[in-house]
Amino acid sequence: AEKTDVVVIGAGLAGLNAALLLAENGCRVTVLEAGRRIGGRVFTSTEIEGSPEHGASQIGRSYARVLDRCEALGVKLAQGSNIYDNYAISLDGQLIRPGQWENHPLNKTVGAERGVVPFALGSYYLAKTYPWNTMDGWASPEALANYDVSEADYLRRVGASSAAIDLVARGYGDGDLDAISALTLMQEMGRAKFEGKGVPTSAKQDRFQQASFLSYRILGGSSRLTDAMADALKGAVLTGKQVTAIDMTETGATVTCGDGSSYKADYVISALPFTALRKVAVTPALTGGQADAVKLMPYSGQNQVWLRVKAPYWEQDGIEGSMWTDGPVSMLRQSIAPDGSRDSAVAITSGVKGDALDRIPAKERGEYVLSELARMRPSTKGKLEVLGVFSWKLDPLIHGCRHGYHPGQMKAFRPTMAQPHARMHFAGEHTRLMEVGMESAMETGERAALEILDRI
Ligand SMILES: Cc1cc2nc3c(=O)[nH]c(=O)nc-3n(C[C@H](O)[C@H](O)[C@H](O)COP(=O)(O)OP(=O)(O)OC[C@H]3O[C@@H](n4cnc5c(N)ncnc54)[C@H](O)[C@@H]3O)c2cc1C
Repeated sequence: AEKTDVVVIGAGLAGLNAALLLAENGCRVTVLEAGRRIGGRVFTSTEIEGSPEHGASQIGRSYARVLDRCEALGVKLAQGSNIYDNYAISLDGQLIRPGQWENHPLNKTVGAERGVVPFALGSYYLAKTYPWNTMDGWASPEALANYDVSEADYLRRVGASSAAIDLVARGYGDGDLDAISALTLMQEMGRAKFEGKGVPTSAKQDRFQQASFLSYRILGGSSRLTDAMADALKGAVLTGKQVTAIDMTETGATVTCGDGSSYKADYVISALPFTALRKVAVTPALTGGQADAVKLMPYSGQNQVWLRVKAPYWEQDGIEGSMWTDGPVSMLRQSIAPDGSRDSAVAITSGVKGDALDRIPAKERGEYVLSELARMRPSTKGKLEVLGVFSWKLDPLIHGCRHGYHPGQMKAFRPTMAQPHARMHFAGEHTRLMEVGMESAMETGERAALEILDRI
């Protein structure tokens, strides 16, 4: 077996950033990636016309690590597409303009809630009641002790009406707010509240508008960044290496791949989502809350149907092109390019509704989604064409789009799940503390690299 100082498992942003930092600090590093493609959840499609982004696309203005790497590697940025335009509402089979919502007969919410569109209600309550004045307050012992309750319980606690809670549940696409820890959502909110500071918001704005501080995108697609990071590692990234076992002793670690090859190192970084790590045999075995986290942490999916807009259906019915729905498709999202063109859209579905779509064979899924969109919004009939489909739950290596916690799991998992275990360290967006999205993956790669540099 080849020997290096550190083997990093997984060539997503977290693994690549860890490997680059270690290499920049004089370590010999090998990165093992199961797929033939670099980047994980950074994935610019090469199959679908227009090269849409299956994963990360929007880069926040405060993503210091991402922006820094882009600059250092010559990866060019451009202004992000606008995905935050107003969303129409399709509820109980009726099509409603966001401006009509407050006084609409289907709006059964009460008091100040009435002015908040259904898909913004969850974040409206979270932003209003976020109990801490720090970004990582959600991770404090006090938070773990008192707030690791279901989102439904939390919303009741802060006075949301049952009609509002029902709408929030429909918005998540899985309908089960009892299964989501409120702290999962507060983790996002902690960051968003501070990132959005200074941007005036009002309850009349939807979630997307409230978060619509300007963003960047990568010219040529997000994969340009992860490809450039891998290139900078000069041959240290090996693809087609699906890790199946990590064996550690007092003096070193051996990492074995499905193709029979093995790699020796002093230390190992797992930059795998827990959905993937749970399939790897680790010796000595993980224990306690850490073992439970790897085995049980839930990941939600996301189903995408990419569409060409053949004619402006929004001009026919005079309603916003994007639409939130309580039907079998979570949302129709139109992205408005910086030049104002609106010729593509994506139907995105998450939660159990996404799982239901996953069960429809890929060839039929797109047409099914088109027929459901036409039922909810007749003006789309004949004006949309399927370009391709993709599902993160069906991705054979990642098995999901993002991690979450059931009530009680944050308390059980957080204290130990990212702690070093023997010679193994943990990175990946699920182990993040302060950041969100791509920046969170970078943050965790940095932490794991620094932990190892401290030990050498
Ligand atoms: C639909 C979607 C939209 C998003 N949009 C945005 C956005 O607009 N802005 C933003 O900032 N963030 C966004 N994100 C979040 C961002 O993409 C992630 O936070 C980040 O890419 C996660 O990186 P990671 O390195 O933690 O994990 P991953 O990217 O999942 O990397 C894990 C890697 O491990 C590999 N692997 C799995 N099993 C094995 C094995 N046994 N052996 C070796 N390798 C293995 C995988 O193939 C993968 O390459 C989005 C994510 C999704 C899914």
